[in-house]
Amino acid sequence: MASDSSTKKVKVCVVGAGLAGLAAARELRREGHDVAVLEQRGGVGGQWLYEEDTAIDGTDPLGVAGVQSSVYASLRLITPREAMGFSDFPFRPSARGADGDARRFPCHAEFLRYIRDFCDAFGLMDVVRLNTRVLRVAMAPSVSSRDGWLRWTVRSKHGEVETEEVFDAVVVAVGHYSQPRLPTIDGMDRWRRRQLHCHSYRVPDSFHGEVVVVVGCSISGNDIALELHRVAKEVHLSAKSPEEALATPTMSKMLSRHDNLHLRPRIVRLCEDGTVVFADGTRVVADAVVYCTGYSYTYPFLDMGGHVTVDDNRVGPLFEHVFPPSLAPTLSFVGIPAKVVVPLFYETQARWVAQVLSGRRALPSPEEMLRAAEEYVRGREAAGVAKRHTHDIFDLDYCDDYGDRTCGFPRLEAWKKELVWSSVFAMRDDVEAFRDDFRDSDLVADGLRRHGWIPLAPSQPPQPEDDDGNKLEGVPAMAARLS
Ligand SMILES: Cc1cc2nc3c(=O)[nH]c(=O)nc-3n(C[C@H](O)[C@H](O)[C@H](O)COP(=O)(O)OP(=O)(O)OC[C@H]3O[C@@H](n4cnc5c(N)ncnc54)[C@H](O)[C@@H]3O)c2cc1C
Repeated sequence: MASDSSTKKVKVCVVGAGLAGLAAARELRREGHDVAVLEQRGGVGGQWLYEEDTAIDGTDPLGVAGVQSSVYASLRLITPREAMGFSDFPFRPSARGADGDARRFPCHAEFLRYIRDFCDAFGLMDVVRLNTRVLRVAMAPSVSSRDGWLRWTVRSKHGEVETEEVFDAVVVAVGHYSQPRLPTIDGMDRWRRRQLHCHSYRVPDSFHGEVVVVVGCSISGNDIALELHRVAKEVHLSAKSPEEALATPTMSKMLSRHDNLHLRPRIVRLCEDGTVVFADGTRVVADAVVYCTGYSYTYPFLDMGGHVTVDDNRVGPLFEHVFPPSLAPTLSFVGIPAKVVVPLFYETQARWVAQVLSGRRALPSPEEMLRAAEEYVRGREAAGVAKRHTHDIFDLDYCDDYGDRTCGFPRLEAWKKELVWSSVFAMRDDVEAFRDDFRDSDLVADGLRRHGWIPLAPSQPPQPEDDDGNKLEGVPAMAARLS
């Protein structure tokens, strides 16, 4: 939608230059707003900007501080690339020869390239301020004279220089995969051996010959256990409910294929001598414990005077996961929902925010928004959804309806829905095989063809070459792909 003279143009600060922040920047600019994206790191991409060094140095044994990206070296996407692009900028295999990774589920570096290409295509780097950390966002003393909207003071730090600026609106897009969530286990504080959260796990090398307990068997737990078992002596996967873990075929397949991989119940105690005691009374003496136990939503820079709170990963009250009713429309969040198709869902939210700020779309009254936010939460509770999963959607029809009612965002085509679901089910069936061993249904194959994708046969990435054109194998090939 092009901007015109009847719409408002406001000065907006976007916090964070990951997928959500970049989606916001693009939509806000399209709508004619004046945008500044403040990003604390030296590049865009958020999680996808791989950080090799983590802070496991004795002062921060769990690697909780300082690191932003949770991506490990071997990580490949779990979402098919054909579904993982912006609506008008498909995530095609990059034309970078040996450096590219044309697979349907490529490595993380390929997705970072795509994000950078997206920034270039839409000139977003003009508005991104790198190495600029937002320290505080608080209500400004004056409201906008035109419409009485709240305005915001943003304090940020670039190098040693702190700056304070007033913006008409702030979009918070800082993600929710950077603050590790840790369990409370008896003896954890006295454990003398290695323990870390998967947030700071990068490569398996240092676990060579060790006995490792991996806590949590969701996507990261399974992925990391499958990588560790190749170098470790034994890997014990500790599940809250082993019965549930065995309910999908993938776990039985993993266990039957790898002799040194074992499924255990939850840990009840960590002993100083290295013994790990599990809920069924079994014990192992371990060298390391890796917690794959999720992340916490956190906004340390927001000074909202109680208008928005975070309680066990429930951020609220929020109308449609975006607007705090009493602070709307000038404070908004893009990127809170999890288990949605990304970046499309964030693009929807961003477009809605941009159009609300320009006056093309109206919000209900604060009272109605609050009622709707409370109703949503009550609905989740009635459905038995734990508080920490308030913003987990996992429902493509909900996403379609969300797009309809917020900004008229196009619905996800049937072939893409099928592609997404078939990948989810294939992952549940066999987490080790689903990325390379797939067959597309006729609906998917037809959709791919109609949209200019070549239906993929299971494929290998192009083999990297050195400067003289010789094919690289093994570790040098991996390094070339990741660089
Ligand atoms: C290991 C892992 C694997 C994943 N795999 C997939 C996958 O295969 N498919 C999928 O769809 N999703 C996947 N995800 C989810 C993925 O993170 C999201 O898809 C998406 O990238 C989140 O984007 P975001 O912009 O919301 O957050 P982020 O990518 O976390 O970006 C937030 C940005 O905000 C910046 N920031 C934070 N605080 C401040 C501050 N105070 N001042 C300035 N800047 C700040 C950060 O530096 C960061 O750049 C994965 C996540 C993880 C952790």
